Amino acid sequence: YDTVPRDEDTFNLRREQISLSDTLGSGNFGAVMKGNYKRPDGGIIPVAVKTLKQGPESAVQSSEILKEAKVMAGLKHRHIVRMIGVCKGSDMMLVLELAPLGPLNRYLKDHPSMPVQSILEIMYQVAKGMEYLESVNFIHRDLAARNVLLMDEKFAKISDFGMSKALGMDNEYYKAEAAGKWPLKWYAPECIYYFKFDSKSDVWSYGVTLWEALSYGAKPYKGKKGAEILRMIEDGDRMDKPQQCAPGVYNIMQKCWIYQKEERPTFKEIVTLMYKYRQ
Ligand SMILES: CS(=O)(=O)c1ccc(Nc2nc(N[C@H]3CCCC[C@@H]3N)nc3cc[nH]c(=O)c23)cc1
Repeated sequence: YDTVPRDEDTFNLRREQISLSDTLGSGNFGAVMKGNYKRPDGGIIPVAVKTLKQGPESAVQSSEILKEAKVMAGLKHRHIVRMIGVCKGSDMMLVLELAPLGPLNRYLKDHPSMPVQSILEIMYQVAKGMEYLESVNFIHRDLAARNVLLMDEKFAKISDFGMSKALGMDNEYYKAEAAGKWPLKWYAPECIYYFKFDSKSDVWSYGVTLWEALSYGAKPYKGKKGAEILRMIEDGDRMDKPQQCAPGVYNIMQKCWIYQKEERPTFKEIVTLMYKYRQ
């Protein structure tokens, strides 16, 4: 189990503990940089740092980063990216575990000869990570191949918890007030129509992520607009089986895309279904 020391000031890392190097990617509120973190015990570990884009709304964004940090602080699982801590100051930084090979969709586009078996192992691990989230009543709300990160070709972790929510013990779903900048192609019908999110809507996103993975990073619903996709889903049509995808695995995708969320499998059931296909 990979442990990161939970030194008491997780939410107050000192700026001098962090050195930044090149940019890894850009999120919806800023950049993700590669860097090094100097631990209190003197050890140096490579990290990914989510920084805030400077700007008028950076006050809002720092609360976004703090929200994401509070969610991640409570999550401890092998297949979920670990949070090292937060560095407050002129620019807020969220310091995260580095996944050196980066986002799955980009990696598969660059490595078309990656064995299907390795992809299935990765997607099995993603199902395990999501099973954990389901068990602690968290919803991700942005599960997609771009947010599955690779430690190496056979070790994946789920990242980007900026949109995730902890479901209280009483309410069994999260109700958004209004639609935001949403990844509609990964969203289940009940999210789009009623703004209702629970683990079964994450299951729908898992199906799209599985399709992306077995399509080696291809974009889902290529060239289709939102309205056209909704009509397709309403008519009972779904994306085709990716060429490299075994019929049994396509069957799992189709189960994730059942219109009535009660009929979709839980992640616990998906783990069992995926277990047969991993190497
Ligand atoms: C192969 S590469 O050199 O292009 C490369 C790209 C990204 C990464 N790493 C990460 N990227 C990202 N990218 C975000 C950027 C915004 C779009 C969604 C991505 N998940 N978020 C995180 C978060 C925690 N830890 C990470 O390592 C990390 C590593 C290598």
